[in-house]
Amino acid sequence: MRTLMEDELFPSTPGKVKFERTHPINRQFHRFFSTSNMFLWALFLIVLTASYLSVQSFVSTSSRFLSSSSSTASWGGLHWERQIRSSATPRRNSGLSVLVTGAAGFVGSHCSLALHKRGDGVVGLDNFNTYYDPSLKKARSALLSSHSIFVIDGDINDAHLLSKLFDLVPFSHVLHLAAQAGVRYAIENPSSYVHSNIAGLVSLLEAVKSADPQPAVVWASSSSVYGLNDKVPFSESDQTDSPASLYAATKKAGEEITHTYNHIYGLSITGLRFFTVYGPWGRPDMAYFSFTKAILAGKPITIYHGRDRVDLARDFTYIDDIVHGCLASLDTAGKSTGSGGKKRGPAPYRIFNLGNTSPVTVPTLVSILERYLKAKAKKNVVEMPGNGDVPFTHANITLAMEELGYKPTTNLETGLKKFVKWYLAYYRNPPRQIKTHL
Ligand SMILES: O=C(O)[C@H]1O[C@H](OP(=O)(O)OP(=O)(O)OC[C@H]2O[C@@H](n3ccc(=O)[nH]c3=O)[C@H](O)[C@@H]2O)[C@H](O)[C@@H](O)[C@H]1O
Repeated sequence: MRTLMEDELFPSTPGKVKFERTHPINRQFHRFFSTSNMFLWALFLIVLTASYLSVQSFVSTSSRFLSSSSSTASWGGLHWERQIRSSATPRRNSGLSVLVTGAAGFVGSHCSLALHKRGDGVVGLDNFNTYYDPSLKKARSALLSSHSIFVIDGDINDAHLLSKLFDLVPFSHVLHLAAQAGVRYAIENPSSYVHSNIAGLVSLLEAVKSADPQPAVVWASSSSVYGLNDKVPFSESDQTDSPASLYAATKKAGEEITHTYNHIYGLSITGLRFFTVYGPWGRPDMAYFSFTKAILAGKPITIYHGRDRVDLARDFTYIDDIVHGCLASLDTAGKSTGSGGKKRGPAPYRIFNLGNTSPVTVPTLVSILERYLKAKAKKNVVEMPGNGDVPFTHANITLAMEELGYKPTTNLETGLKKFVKWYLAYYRNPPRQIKTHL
């Protein structure tokens, strides 16, 4: 593809370039252009052009690349490239080299650290958007940095950045967790879901498909694809044609989009349907987190109930179990088969539920929090608004158990205890002092 710089040097339609006709007054000037003078001028122009181009090339590699989606993201330069290569290099034999998108996010930061700790190479990518407090994302990222994991401030919609990354590093895997999360926020900001979960996903898959070698892709789908299904527990073979929110619809679309890249380009694809993941360093927009904040501040919380005052329930899944499921997915992914953007053979296409298989009602969640926080919640119980929520989720995890060895071990009581401990430590101490582990 031609760059803007090339367009300036070489007009795209040379036939239309107008040359000025020679005016009589210029004859003297023409005589001046004798053959030998022409040679000297040509030499001078060549030297001038060469120095101009070399300055341009230095500027483009050593400073910042501006992209349409992320004009503030700075990347590039030899030091930057060295940091990326070093961070991507495994420290164990046959270790993986993984690009983790959404690395400053909740699941992304946990997975990055777990991969690094077992000796895999990890490079993180995150756009640090303001959907929720970016200082929490910065704190997670700082934690990764303290373990020498390099996190790039950039967007998955930035095709130049992605192509540069895959040129620099022969990643074996991409763990794609960058997304616009949250079920109910889609009412407020629908385009952010299209931007990240559709356009961003396609941008990433385009880069992966063209990479050589093609990495295997493991990515975050969602339990929300089961939508309004009432057959429980939810199995991967169930239909997923009734999404209740735009979030769910974009995740469902992601499953179809990844399937086409598997089919056309031979990408190894694993989609993971996460069930309401919670735990330390979690997402402030989620109920367990925002309830904790409100209860401690003595502010009221709103608890939704379903039709006929039935309690809502979720198959809450603890972060460590999800991390095990993600790493097992990477380990068993199987290779992408394509190269140079061409499929060379069939590649795996897998989808797994990663849940806990024991749904808990929202009022029970609140009572566990009250116990650990030693404070009573001010409850405002209202009917679930029709804004994308579903009444319950419940995972059948047989497939993940068989193929990934996935086996969740943390119940909600234990998991919330760990979350509250982290929450109190994190918000009562300046984040910088927390240097332990996720
Ligand atoms: O599994 C997923 O794929 C999704 O999980 C999560 O969605 P949800 O299961 O909806 O979690 P979350 O918001 O914590 O609400 C939990 C419960 O509290 C109820 N709830 C919520 C807010 C409130 O004010 N009151 C309330 O009763 C609410 O009605 C619900 O019953 C992720 O956010 C989402 O990004 C996606 O990953």
